Amino acid sequence: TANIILVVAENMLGDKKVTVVFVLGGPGSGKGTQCSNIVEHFGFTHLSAGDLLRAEIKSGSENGTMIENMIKEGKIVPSEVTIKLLQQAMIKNENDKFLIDGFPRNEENRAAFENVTKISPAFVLFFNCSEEEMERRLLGRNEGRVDDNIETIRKRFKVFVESSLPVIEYYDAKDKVKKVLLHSHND
Ligand SMILES: Nc1ncnc2c1ncn2[C@@H]1O[C@H](COP(=O)(O)OP(=O)(O)O)[C@@H](O)[C@H]1O
Ligand SMILES: O=c1ccn([C@@H]2O[C@H](COP(=O)(O)OP(=O)(O)O)[C@@H](O)[C@H]2O)c(=O)[nH]1
Ligand SMILES: [Mg+2]
Repeated sequence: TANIILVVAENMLGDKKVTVVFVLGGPGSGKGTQCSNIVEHFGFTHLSAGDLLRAEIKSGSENGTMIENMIKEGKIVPSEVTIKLLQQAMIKNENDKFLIDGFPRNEENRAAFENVTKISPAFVLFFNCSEEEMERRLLGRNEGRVDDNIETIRKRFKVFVESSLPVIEYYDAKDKVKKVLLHSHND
């Protein structure tokens, strides 16, 4: 008789076993800046969900106009769009360690990512920063972004508190959150 071995593969992407760290925090909290520092020292590949969405707009894809309108309004783009971009980027890259920056942004993003990819994060880095400081940074960012204006910034802060903080609370309840406070009061 044959021995049947059932292998339950976790965190598999195709035939690659991956380590994922989610990097979360409010708009302008310094996610992108610190991801660049982490990449230099720890061999991760940085995937910014926002950058992938902006590249999708530029590429002239059929979803481009919808994505751009949602970003202008500070709204969260449908999960399937963002998850597909993240999945493609991870498959394309030879690395097996990824910092996913700015995703998941709501509970639906989080659950859909886990269901579709079967990947759960090793841990979550949470950049905690005051709205006053984040607003100052976003207004000074100068990257020509359509969403770095005071009207959209206010909407993004509201979406962060109402939709994104619950994701951090979800992982906090699993002891997966490492909280980072990264500014002094006089910077
Ligand atoms: N610790 C910090 N102190 C002061 N300015 C910062 C700090 N970290 C990032 N910044 C600046 O704040 C702006 C937002 O940072 P960024 O990394 O793009 O944030 P996020 O990706 O979370 O939106 C950028 O202009 C960046 O140079
Ligand atoms: O998973 C994501 C990541 C980003 N965005 C959209 O892209 C914008 C910019 O995100 P990014 O992380 O680049 O910027 P941040 O607001 O953190 O500075 C957000 O406000 C959303 O509209 C989204 O819908 N889903
Ligand atoms: Mg960013």
